[in-house]
Amino acid sequence: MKIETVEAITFRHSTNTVRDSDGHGHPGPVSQTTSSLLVITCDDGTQGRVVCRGGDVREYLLERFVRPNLIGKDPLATEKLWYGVYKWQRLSGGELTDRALAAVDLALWDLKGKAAGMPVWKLLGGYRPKILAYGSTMCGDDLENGLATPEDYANFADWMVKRGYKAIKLHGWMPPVPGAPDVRMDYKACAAVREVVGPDFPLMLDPHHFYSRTDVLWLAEKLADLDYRWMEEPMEEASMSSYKWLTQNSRLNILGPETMTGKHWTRGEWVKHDACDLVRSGVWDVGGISPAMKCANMAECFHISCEIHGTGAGNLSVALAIPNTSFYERGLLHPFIDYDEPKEYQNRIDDEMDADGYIHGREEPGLGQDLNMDYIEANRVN
Ligand SMILES: O=C(O)[C@H](O)[C@@H](O)[C@@H](O)C(=O)NO
Ligand SMILES: [Mg+2]
Repeated sequence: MKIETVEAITFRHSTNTVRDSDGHGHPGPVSQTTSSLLVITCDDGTQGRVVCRGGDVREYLLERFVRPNLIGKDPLATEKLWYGVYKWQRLSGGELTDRALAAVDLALWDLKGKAAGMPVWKLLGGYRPKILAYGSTMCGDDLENGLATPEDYANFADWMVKRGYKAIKLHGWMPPVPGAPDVRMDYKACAAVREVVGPDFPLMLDPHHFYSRTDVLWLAEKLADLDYRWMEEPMEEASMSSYKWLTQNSRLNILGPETMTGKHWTRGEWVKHDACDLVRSGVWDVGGISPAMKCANMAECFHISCEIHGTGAGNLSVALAIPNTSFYERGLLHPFIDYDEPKEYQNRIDDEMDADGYIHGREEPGLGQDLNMDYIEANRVN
């Protein structure tokens, strides 16, 4: 079995999410956007595929960095192939991103699952056949009946509980929303949600911002009083010493790093330096399933939970496979968006959730994406 072709199909589809001037997602008018499907095909016809963001797998990147390392090779040698592409990052001038590396790795794992006739989550270890999700809200906004007030967050939390969620994470208000960022605004939303869900319901906050240490400590202590499970990314994660300081001075569990580069190496450093109480890893942040599993296995050695960042089949596969994690992140959610509605290019969303808040690992071979290939081919733009 040898890899014969590597190609990216870029296709048009609708979206009802818009990005504000700081890059945060919010509900918005339906518009057209593009995504890409990376397809790795072998000489026996076996294919590995993964949907990724449109710019992640540009033709230039495939031609210069991916095909030279994959064509003609054994597709099952995922570790060898990952290193073959990864080493080019050092001299790629930042063009070969962790997201591009992740797309290659996920497509290879999809292919490996199909070759083995097994779902990837089982290939990786299959620790659990289902996992509880937490509802991860969008950032706050100034939309009437959206997420504009603490009461809006509380009302949405009430809806999420009734939908079946057994945990909730808030993203607070960020600029350009007037008055944001403000730890006291964050706290009011968190207190309102605690009030409505009761004292024992797992709650978390992601204010992802650049607060001062003193502001963050104030917020952390208030959330500890409300028995929140964790807070993540309240400061720039490049300042690991700030997180070491926060972790040492706060009663609240601190989770990270989410967006820091450096893959499993960086997360190993955060654990070595006691800069977090829980480790964060997402396949699109660390360069794929292969390094995400290394993050989780490293954390396990120190009895540390590895909370998986982000949604989708790749992150779900890792979350189902490992013992040391709490929930799957499902979102981002908003009162104005029906998250359960498949996108035009999906027959089913990757992470259907039952009424009890569980997401079940699928039994089909591969990553577990259920794609409408007729739609993708009919709306191809390259
Ligand atoms: O902009 C985004 O997509 C969100 O901030 C994303 O990173 C969110 O999923 C997050 O921070 N989760 O922890
Ligand atoms: Mg986050």
